This record gives sequence, C-alpha cells and structure tokens, in this order.
Amino acid sequence: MTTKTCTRFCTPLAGVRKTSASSKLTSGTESKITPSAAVQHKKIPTTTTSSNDSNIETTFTFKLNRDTVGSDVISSESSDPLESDCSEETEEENLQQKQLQHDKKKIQSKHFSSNIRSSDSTTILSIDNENVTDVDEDTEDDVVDLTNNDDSDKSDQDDGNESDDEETDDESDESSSVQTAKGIRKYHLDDYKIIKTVGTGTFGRVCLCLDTVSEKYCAMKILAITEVIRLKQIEHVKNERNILREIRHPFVISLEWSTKDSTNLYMIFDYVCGGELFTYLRNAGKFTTQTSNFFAAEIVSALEYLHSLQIVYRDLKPENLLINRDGHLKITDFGFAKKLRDRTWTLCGTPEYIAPEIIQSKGHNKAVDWWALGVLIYEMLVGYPPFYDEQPFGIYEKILNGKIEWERHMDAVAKDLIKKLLVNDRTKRLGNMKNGADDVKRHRWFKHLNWTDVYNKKLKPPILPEVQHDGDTGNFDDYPEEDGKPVKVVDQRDLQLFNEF
Ligand SMILES: Nc1ncnc2c1ncn2[C@@H]1O[C@H](COP(=O)(O)OP(=O)(O)OP(=O)(O)O)[C@@H](O)[C@H]1O
Repeated sequence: MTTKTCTRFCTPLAGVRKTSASSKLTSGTESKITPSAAVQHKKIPTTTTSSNDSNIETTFTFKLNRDTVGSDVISSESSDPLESDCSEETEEENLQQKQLQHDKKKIQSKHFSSNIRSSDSTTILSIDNENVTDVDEDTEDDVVDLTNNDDSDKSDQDDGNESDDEETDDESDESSSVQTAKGIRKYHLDDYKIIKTVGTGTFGRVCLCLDTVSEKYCAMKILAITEVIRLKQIEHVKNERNILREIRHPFVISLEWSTKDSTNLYMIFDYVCGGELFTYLRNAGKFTTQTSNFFAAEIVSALEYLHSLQIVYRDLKPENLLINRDGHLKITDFGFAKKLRDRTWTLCGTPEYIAPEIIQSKGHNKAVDWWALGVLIYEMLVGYPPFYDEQPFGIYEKILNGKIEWERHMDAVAKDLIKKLLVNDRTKRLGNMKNGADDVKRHRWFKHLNWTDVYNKKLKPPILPEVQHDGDTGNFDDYPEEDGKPVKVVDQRDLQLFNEF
C-alpha cells in the first residue's frame, strides 16, 4: 500500500492545442482569449471520498484503487477533493505521460469522479458511501436510498433494456443481429473499416470508420478491456452503453451497435464531423448572445428529454458538445450519465462545472445539469467559466462562495437566467423546481423560441463547420495510430464481466 498525493490543477494552455477549426469558423465573435479564458478543465482521477457536508471547507479522504483484482488500495488525505494519485510506478507513469500529451493536444476539459473513468488519469475513485449519511430531502424526486451505492451499484443502474432481439445464441460476441429501420441486420466487426483516430480517452480511442454494409461513415469508440478493468470502470462503461441504447434525441449522439471481442469493447456511433464546440468557442474567444442562445436551446431540449427518462447527464461542457455538418449539436460522452431512481453521491464532473451539492457530497440529482447549463451559458458569453482558479480547490471555494463577476456589457436577460441557474440552493434552482425544464424554457432569454422548432432543428445554426464530405476529419486533431501495438487479450473470467455488452 502506498500513500501519495498530488494536486491536479488547471493550467492555461491556450495555443497549445492545434486549432484545427480556426479557419473554419463561419460566424462568432473573434476576440483575444484572456489568460483566464484559456482554461483547461483538467480531468481528475477518480477517488474514494467522504465528507462532512455541513462544513463548507470539506475534508475529503481518498482511497485510490489501483488494480482491479487484489487491488492495492492507496489512501491519501487531503483538503482537496481533486488530489490524485501520482504513483511512481512505471506503468502508471507511462499512462500519465500519454495522457498528459493527450491533454496538451486537446486542451480539453477533464473531469473527476468517483468510480469514474478519467482520461488523463490512471486511477479510479470509488465513493465510500458508508460515510455519506447527511442527505437532505429537498426536492420531490430525491427519494433517498442510503443503500444506493451509486455507480458501483450495478443493480441500481440496470435499465432492463436488454433487448431479446439483439443477440442470438449461436452468434459470436463480435456479431449480432439487430432490428433496424430497414429490417434485421446482422452486424459484425469486420463490417467496419477503420480510417483514422479522431479522439482519445483514458482507455481507448474514437475512430472514424466506414460501415462497408451501409457505406456510411461512423465513429467507433474502442475501449481496451484490460484498462477498463484496471481502472475499475466496468459498471460505468456498461452504464454508458445501457443508457445510450435507451435514448434517441436529435441533439444526443446515437449508438448504433455495441459489441466486444477478447481485447476490446466497441461502440458504434453516428460520426459527427464538425468537431467540438470547445474548439469553436476557444477560437472565437466568446460567442454572441444569438450563438449562445442557439446552443443553449438545443441543450435545454436534450436535458429535458434525458431528465424525463430520469437520466442525469453530469458532464455538460463544451468539449462534450459536437457540432454536426448541419450546424446542430450532438451531446456525446455518456460516461458519467446515470439513470436515477433516487439521489446519487458520486463525485464526478469537471471542476469548473460541478454544482455545490456535488462538492459538499450532499447527494445530487438532475439539478446538477441545470447548474452546469448556467456555467456553460456564462462561458459561451464571456469566454471563460464563472468560477475559475489555477487550483481545483480554489474553484470549489468560488463555487461554494457563489460570487460571480459579471462583464459590464453582459446581456441583462442572459445574466438573469444564469443567476437563476447558478443558485446554490438546488430547491430554488431553475429547472429543478416543480415545473422542471418548463421554467427554463419559459425564461425571457428564450421567449422568442418555439420549442417544437428547436426540437425539429428549424432554427438556423450560427456556425456551419467547414466539411468537404461526410468522412472529413479536418475538424479533429491528428492522433498517432497504434497499429502493431500488442493487444492484451483478457481471460474468460474477465470477459464474463461484460457478458451483456
Ligand atoms: N460520434 C463521434 N463523432 C465524432 N467524434 C467523436 C464522436 N464521439 C467522440 N468523438 C471524439 O472523440 C473524443 C473522445 O470521445 P469520448 O469523450 O466519448 O471518449 P472518452 O474515452 O470518454 O474520452 P474522455 O476520457 O476524454 O472523456 C471526443 O472528445 C470527440 O472529439
């Protein structure tokens, strides 16, 4: 057992990332990025945490589980909930180095979580729910169940969505028959020709592929099973896939098929060729009210839908918002999403975007998404998030303190909406009161909108990505391909962990 701590912090990295979309921006306010705007939202390793939420200066205890089987449990005590494991073990270091490069390249917001995967981290947090006893019951749908083990509690997350028609007994793991709009299709991994990596994460990559059967481009998320197990992300990945299978919305990424072989898990999505909203925002500096309003409206539509299915998304930020060829949004990365039957306690999110109740380990619900929407609207309009500090703990202090600096010429109506979303008391937070999302939709900042038109993509997109063809990767960075790298085959026992995948 080792005890070690280190602090992961947000460093201004503007300019480091190749701004592949810079020349492709067709609208938006060009302005110089201020140092504070050059925020890199670092993804923080997952840990175990407990806290006394009655005290704002919460003390967090971390138990960093390194291995899945017979794990070394690393504990550290820290006043910073984002302190991470800085192991000197070679494997760990290598991965961290790899991830550091990945981070620098992407200048991407990174999140932390308990029991959650983390792309620039090799450690996993698992929340110590036994220590979570302080649960307030301030909203109607917060039915408290102290036996809930959040993401580690698989039974709580199963959505019963295993469809009988998806797999037949005589099919191998890598193939399955699925009912599609055009009839039953027998999918097989060999149907997909991998073209290029367009994104990387902690234990895998996302590649542009050609579906040789439909002759359509798609995105294949490939997760190395050994890494998923080592980082204790089994339930999370299964959760991601189960939720994705359940949902269908114009502004949410569509999962077409998922499968596994003896080395990897695979998820096939529609390919969103415009790249990340994050890139466009950083290149523009900030967005106009009109542009911000357009993207916010599409997100409200998606959140309303997800919440109607009791799904809390928990990772709203510009990096997870992809722009399609038609200029409309697709929310991606459901790695932190959770189907709620009650409140959940997992410490997860991105420092700049997390709600106070997450920091205070009060148990949280869909209200955290409305908080994050307030942060996002602010960041789109101002160019940097409302709560920012070089150190995560500084960010949390600011979030709990609730003081927001407003630009002098800020749109007053947008400011009013942001203020109503960034309300510390979630019972008074817009979106989380008895009228739910309707309160947000009826706010004056959205009063010109017809929400059916929003859903039907009738609004004119403010940004049209420059795309030559459906398989264009020009809006994504280049990543080294890992051809020839030995792949780790997992044994049957481990593979069984993913039986339903
Ligand atoms: N359907 C898609 N079409 C195009 N690009 C995509 C798609 N899905 C993901 N990407 C790209 O791949 C990147 C990584 O995807 P995603 O966030 O789902 O993976 P992840 O392993 O969860 O990553 P991380 O660990 O950084 O959260 C995204 O930031 C995005 O740029």
